[in-house]
Amino acid sequence: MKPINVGLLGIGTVGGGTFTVLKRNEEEITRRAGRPIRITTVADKNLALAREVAGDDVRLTDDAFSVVTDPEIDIVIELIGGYGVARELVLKAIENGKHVVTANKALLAVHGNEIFAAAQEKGVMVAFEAAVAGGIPIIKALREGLSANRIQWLAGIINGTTNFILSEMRDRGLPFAEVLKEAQALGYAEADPTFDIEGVDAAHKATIMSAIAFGIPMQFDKAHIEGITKLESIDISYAEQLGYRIKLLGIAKKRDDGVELRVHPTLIPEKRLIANVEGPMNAVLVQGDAVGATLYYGKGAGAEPTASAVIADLVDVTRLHTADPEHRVPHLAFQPDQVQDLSVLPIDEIITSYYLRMRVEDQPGVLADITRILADSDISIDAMIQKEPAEGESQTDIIMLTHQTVEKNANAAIARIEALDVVKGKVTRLRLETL
Ligand SMILES: NC(=O)C1=CN([C@@H]2O[C@H](COP(=O)(O)OP(=O)(O)OC[C@H]3O[C@@H](n4cnc5c(N)ncnc54)[C@H](O)[C@@H]3O)[C@@H](O)[C@H]2O)C=CC1
Ligand SMILES: N[C@@H](CC=O)C(=O)O
Ligand code: NA
Repeated sequence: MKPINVGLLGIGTVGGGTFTVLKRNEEEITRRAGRPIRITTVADKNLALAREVAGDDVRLTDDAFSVVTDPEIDIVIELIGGYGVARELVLKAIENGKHVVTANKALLAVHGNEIFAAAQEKGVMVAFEAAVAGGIPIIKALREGLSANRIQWLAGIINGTTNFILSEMRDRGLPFAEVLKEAQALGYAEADPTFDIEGVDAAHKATIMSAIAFGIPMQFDKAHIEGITKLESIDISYAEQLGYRIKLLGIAKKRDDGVELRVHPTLIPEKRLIANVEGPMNAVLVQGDAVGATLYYGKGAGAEPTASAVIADLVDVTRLHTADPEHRVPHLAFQPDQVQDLSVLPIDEIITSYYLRMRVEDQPGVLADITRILADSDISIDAMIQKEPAEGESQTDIIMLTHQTVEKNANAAIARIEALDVVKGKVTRLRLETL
């Protein structure tokens, strides 16, 4: 059996995991793929690291461009990350007729339309299971397992770093910065961890999932993105008192008038399975019209879980690389000429429920004023807590959960509430999904 030759670009956390797992499980992987999959060349700008991980049996280079133009290489694995050199390398590999496997969600969310068009044109595959929810086979599920369905929405905990931070802060009372450092040491965080904590990484992944779930182009630039840095622990605690957990969710919903694509801290009823996903684990809930709700759970980050997805793609590409391109699964699930121009809706137009926390003077009529404003805006209240003022204080907190409304309607009502003399400062507003 002639081996298929692979060039690995980047042998850091995921590249190292890929090299190790491929070697360890070589025999089983060959039995599945039908022929041996051999990493023959490793390119990393840190040659000492490459030598330490890969040894001397493979060709080592610090020039990744020499790999993507090498006629001996059949598949290029891009595990460098980022939008810059990674884009050039992937496009160059495609131009040279190589299939590409990548874990780079940033690259695909931002430049995916260009990359998949180039791959289509050249008749090569670009596989990206590792780019969303690490080891969970969510791309396979959306693209193949659910292909009978009209997918209505999906919602996921798709960033391990932030879920780890939220869990550790809640369970061990540790400060944000300390837990972030731990996530970095464990290899979960992006090279630039602001991508994790500000929700950008989750938005990259939600963008990719929205494209393959709904048959639309990548529209990362229109995604609404909020991270966890402004989340206050008092809201985590009030949410718990009301029976909810707060998670950073990536949400994509298909509507007749467009698509909601958003990442933000979200209250979820604590009884939902997804509300109990802790630590660096990921979970994606997908609602299809025929199958109903399906939930995918597992490790979304880390060396070997992510390598598991990279190698599954290597096996797929090895099995299919001699097939006629028309007989392969389309990159973005839908046939390329069937992609629809359905736009992402502005955040003002989304429909969701809200958690509102406001500081008020503890005096008669306050609650009536607030509920009147909400009623005027057709916003009904689902639950409420009014705290007793602390000893010697004249102000207290009111927390309300609303039913669904259009965001611009909620914002207008909040502005009127903030204008009341008895309401002090800004109203804290978080979105809530019952899922
Ligand atoms: N770490 C994780 O858990 C996951 C990471 N990913 C993605 O996988 C990719 C790789 O991530 P990690 O392995 O965590 O990163 P990393 O920083 O551990 O590894 C990147 C490697 O690329 C090398 N490199 C950088 N620039 C280079 C260049 N110009 N030429 C050659 N080598 C170069 C670095 O020396 C390093 O060894 C990223 O796109 C990331 O978003 C995806 C899922 C999970
Ligand atoms: N930084 C990411 C890594 C996986 O994609 C995360 O924390 O989930
Ligand atoms: Na995956």
